[in-house]
Amino acid sequence: MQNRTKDYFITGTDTEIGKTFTTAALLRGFAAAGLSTLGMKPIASGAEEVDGVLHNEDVDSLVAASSIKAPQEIVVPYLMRTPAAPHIVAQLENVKMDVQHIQHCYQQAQGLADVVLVEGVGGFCVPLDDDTSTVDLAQRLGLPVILVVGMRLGCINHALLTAQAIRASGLRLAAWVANTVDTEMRFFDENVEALRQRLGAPCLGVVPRLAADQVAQASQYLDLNLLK
Ligand SMILES: Nc1ncnc2c1ncn2[C@@H]1O[C@H](COP(=O)(O)OP(=O)(O)OP(=O)(O)O)[C@@H](O)[C@H]1O
Ligand SMILES: C[C@H](N)[C@H](N)CCCCCC(=O)O
Ligand SMILES: [Mg+2]
Repeated sequence: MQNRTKDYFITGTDTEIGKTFTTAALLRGFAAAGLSTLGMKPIASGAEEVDGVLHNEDVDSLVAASSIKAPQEIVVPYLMRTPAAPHIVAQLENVKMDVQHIQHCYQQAQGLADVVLVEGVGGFCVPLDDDTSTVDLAQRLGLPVILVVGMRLGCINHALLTAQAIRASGLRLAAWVANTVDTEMRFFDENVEALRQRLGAPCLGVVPRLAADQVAQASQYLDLNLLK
């Protein structure tokens, strides 16, 4: 499908640093701009059965933040039970992940919404099996990448290495988001500034640590007009 300028692959400096949180905020931001939106989490490791249906927290959050409802097999082609590294879980649960299948699911998603955001799993380079990693997935989708930086000590190195890996894979780093992980981080603003100077892509915003009843408002900290 041609001329899709608002689909992105969302990666992060690590696991548990706010990729899902930011993806949900971006989905809400695009919806507020009048676009139909769909979030995908192609590989989810960690699910619990509720009333006979497997649920993963990331998927539930993205579904809640998407304006379009899509079949679960498109939103999350690989949903596994154990919360651990995907290649280990896949072996344990007898799953063979195929990035081409994920690409087909993404192509179907394109037909359903103006904007499709695809959340990765963990950081940018996570093995899927002996031969494949999430870098191959990102390359196959060919999407520009938004990097979520979990703001805590050590994030500068993680962010710069991730930006290097994104560019080395031939993909474009479209933007990044500073998401507050450590509310006590010393020199927070100086760390953000160091990243602004070095990442070579626009910062969509700095998201504070929000209270549980405020999370739906996270999109107000992001300027989607900076996306090109
Ligand atoms: N800015 C924030 N304010 C409040 N809560 C946040 C914020 N950022 C993240 N969280 C919370 O921190 C937890 C981890 O964030 P999230 O699930 O988005 O991480 P992730 O990078 O997607 O992790 P995974 O690698 O498992 O996909 C979640 O409970 C999320 O709601
Ligand atoms: C279970 C967790 N929340 C994520 N779904 C998986 C994170 C995988 C990280 C793999 C690694 O880089 O070591
Ligand atoms: Mg997540």
